[in-house]
Amino acid sequence: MRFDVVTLFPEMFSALTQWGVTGRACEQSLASVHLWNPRDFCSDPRKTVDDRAYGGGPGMVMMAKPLEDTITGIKAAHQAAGVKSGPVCLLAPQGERFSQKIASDILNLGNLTFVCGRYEAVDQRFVDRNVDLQLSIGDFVLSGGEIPAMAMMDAVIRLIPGALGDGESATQDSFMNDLLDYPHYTRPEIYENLSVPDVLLGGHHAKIADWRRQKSLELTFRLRPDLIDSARANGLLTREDEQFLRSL
Ligand SMILES: Nc1nonc1C(=O)N[C@H]1C[C@@H]1c1ccc(S(N)(=O)=O)cc1
Repeated sequence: MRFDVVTLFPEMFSALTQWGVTGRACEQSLASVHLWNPRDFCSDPRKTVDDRAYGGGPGMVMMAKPLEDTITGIKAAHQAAGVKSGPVCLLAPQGERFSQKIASDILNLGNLTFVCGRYEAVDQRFVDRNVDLQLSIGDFVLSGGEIPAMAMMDAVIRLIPGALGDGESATQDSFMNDLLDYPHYTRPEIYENLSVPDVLLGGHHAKIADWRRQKSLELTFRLRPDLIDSARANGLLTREDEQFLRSL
């Protein structure tokens, strides 16, 4: 999976490429992150990337030309590397809400270019000419698209076979089967007078699997009933699941 990222703050992405699961995935070349700073594509000596908004109003707007010249540079690099250019994605509150399904779709694309806005907004003419889709991590306004981009890249990288190591599979993650994750426990067996559910100590794998499934169903039923409806609609609930849900 190749990510290209347009950002005024490339150093921020060390949080993704230097640490943990995502850092190891990059080190093992399971994923690559190519950072592109629009300032490097400015033709003026002051490397101007923003200017005041026509019509007045607060804040500055990112200019179209440095951003578009950056996209041109990315596509030239793709051609030189024999990479099929994927979509150009702008991070913004008005974008489609990101989800585990979209993470899986992005992985299947093999390449995606993220454009991380800063300031108040991005010149609409850049958006109209270059942006294929807009994605959001939620209905709130951040100072830049970098954190949303890293969140999305993290979710995608976890899905790459081999990224999680020791045979652990991302399919155990919440939302991978449309349900919330079951509760987890580790040593010590007694913590602050609180014990671990007996079934998890018994070593009976089928009973443990049943317990975990029922806990996922119960948590999802109580915290995100909408996910129960979508799991049902997607045919992901068994007869046993439905019987257990009726008992809640
Ligand atoms: N939420 C998000 N999910 O992904 N990106 C998100 C985000 O907040 N990005 C902000 C930098 C960009 C932005 C876009 C639009 C406006 S504006 N002019 O509409 O106020 C303000 C800030």
